Amino acid sequence: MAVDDYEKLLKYYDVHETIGAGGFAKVKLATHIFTGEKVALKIMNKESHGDDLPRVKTEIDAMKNLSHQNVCRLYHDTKKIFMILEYCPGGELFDYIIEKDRLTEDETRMFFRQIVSAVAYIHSQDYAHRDLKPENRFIDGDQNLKLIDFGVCAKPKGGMDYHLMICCGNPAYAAPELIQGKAYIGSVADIWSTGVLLYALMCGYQPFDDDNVMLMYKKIMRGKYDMPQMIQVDPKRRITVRHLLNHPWLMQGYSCPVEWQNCVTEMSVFYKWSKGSTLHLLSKWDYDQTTATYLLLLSKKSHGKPVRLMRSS
Ligand SMILES: COc1cc(O)cc(Nc2ccc(C(=O)Nc3ccc4c(c3)C[NH2+]CC4)cc2)c1
Repeated sequence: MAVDDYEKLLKYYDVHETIGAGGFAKVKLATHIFTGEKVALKIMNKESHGDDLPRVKTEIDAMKNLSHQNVCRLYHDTKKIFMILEYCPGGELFDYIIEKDRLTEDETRMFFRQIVSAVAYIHSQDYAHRDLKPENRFIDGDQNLKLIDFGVCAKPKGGMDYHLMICCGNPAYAAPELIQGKAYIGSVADIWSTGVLLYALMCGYQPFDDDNVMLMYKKIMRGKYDMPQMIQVDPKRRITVRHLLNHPWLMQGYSCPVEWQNCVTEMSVFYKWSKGSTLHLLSKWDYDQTTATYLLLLSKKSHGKPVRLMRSS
């Protein structure tokens, strides 16, 4: 019963004011009593819980498999009504853009590298987000972007090349193949949305906005604009996130491609271990060189340094 769960939560969290509200839920600021750390408490609306919305389960299952510096962390879930999430005091990226009217090219690039990092990471874990838009990016206390709301994400059983059918997300950011009701590849549709997001970051408005949805669809299908790589109407010719990582525009002013791996992935690639073996070895906490490498990588990440291992210094 929700009341018992709430009572239980109050043993571990002090709950404060509401800091966000959406269709299915509202978000309150809370403090984790034992650590004193601020967190975000997401409370599902009773109605949506009543329907036992699959999106809640989809989201919680996804969040438990995702750990990345640009993906909002799930800390605690009480089986579908409450989620304790990472606190993002910078608020929505959407509000940040509106406040600043539009971003400079350098600031856009700094944010966009983090956006591409999160998308590359979730795709590497076989997840497609399917609702990428500025409202789903929050800024934390260190100007890092955090991707939120995995309620309509997909982890196709057949792998990332598997075609999806369900049409979801905000039409202004939806790929042409999606709004045409065609079977589509989730990760390819995510790239389109990321391209629209880049446009909105740079210009301060959406490329295909129109109060009349049908006119918006016509604009989306027209396909005549000067950045053919991400908002490319033909999904087969659309750039992949792998090619975005070291795209010249993203590399301008930076010495390395976009880092997208998290510490575990970086270690498994470096040591040539499988992800399972890496997780098994780390879970032993032998305080050997493996533990040291992992903890020092975590420390690098927390200080905003590249999550990267090298053979010789
Ligand atoms: C996976 O992470 C998720 C998943 C999800 O379904 C929803 C969220 N939602 C969040 C929404 C907001 C915040 C948040 O921290 N918002 C926040 C915090 C402080 C302040 C504001 C917003 C805005 N005014 C200034 C102070 C965190 C998660 C995450």
